[in-house]
Amino acid sequence: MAQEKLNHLRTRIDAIDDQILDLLNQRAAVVIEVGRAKSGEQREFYVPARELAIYERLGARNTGPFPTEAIRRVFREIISASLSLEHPMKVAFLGPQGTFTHAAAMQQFGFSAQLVPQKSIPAVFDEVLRGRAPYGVVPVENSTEGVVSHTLDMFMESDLQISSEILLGISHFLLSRTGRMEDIRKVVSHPQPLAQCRKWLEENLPDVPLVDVGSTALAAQMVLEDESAAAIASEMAASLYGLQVVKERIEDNPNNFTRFLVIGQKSPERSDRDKTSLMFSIKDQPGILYRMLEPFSKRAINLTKIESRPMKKKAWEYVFFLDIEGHIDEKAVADAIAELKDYCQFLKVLGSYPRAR
Ligand SMILES: O=C(O)C(=O)C[C@]1(C(=O)O)C=C[C@@H](O)C=C1
Repeated sequence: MAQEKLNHLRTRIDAIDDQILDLLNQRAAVVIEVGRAKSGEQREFYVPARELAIYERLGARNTGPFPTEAIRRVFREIISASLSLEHPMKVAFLGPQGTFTHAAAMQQFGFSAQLVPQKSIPAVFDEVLRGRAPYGVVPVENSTEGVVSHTLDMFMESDLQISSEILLGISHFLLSRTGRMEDIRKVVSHPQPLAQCRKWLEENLPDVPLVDVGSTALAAQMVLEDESAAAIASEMAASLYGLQVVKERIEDNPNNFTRFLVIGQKSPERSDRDKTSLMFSIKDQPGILYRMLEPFSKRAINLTKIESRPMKKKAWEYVFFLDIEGHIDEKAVADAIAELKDYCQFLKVLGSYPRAR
């Protein structure tokens, strides 16, 4: 009897799956039309604001029991596959495979995109600049460790624009070949994850030396050849490299996020929730720091980040990185930036793009 009931329910599931498949193909046919319309007008195929709007609309519409958190993942793959029908999507990212940047690129572009690992942040910029990949993904700041200075420095040299941002919750895993704590004689990782797990390492592996390497994925690769070493890396690295998990989620602060930027040739069109990133250097005068923020405060434009970096070429001169709410195509934003420009030696708009939610 139970088997009969099960068979009946499975028949119903098959019928529903058939409908889902038909609908996926109907959707794909419409997306192909969208792609044709876009290529006639030289428009960007990748539209991050539209993707976010789809996830939000469906998330709000869902009444269950299908879990709302899963909607984004399912539609991420539907959109990823759809986008590949419009245009093959190639994305350069800071590799090797299994880095957090890889996970961020995956979260944003899905399995149908061709993700190509690069050796360094400048190499990601170079791939995009030369048009070998239309987009690149680089880390820009971490909620506990601060900015990734290599990425900010690259914007000083490059004219590429920001297309979107990705927020990724970061969890660190201790990985090794044996999966046994007692085998560990050294811990290898990138300096940032080592710093983010400092307390856990002091309490659990107090006498074990820590070794800095270029990336968490590189650490995972090294550990493959040394049974006495453990790597701090992503969960994705464990499965990619076939390592055992010694301990999961060892970060000191469970609210650890990294922000990544998608870079491309141009920024997307205006949406209803954009931000704009700028960089500039100012002429040194009394009260200048106060005055440079005035164009924004008097127009009630919200500042979401301000960061300064020394100019490479001149000692004691600084370049500022500013994130504000709004799109460069909005009059108030454009006017505020034009006013700020008067105080600046140089000013560059790095892009307007949808805010990650
Ligand atoms: O609406 C578009 O512009 C599309 O290209 C379609 C679509 C989708 O599958 O819904 C695909 C890729 C874009 O990044 C956004 C949305």
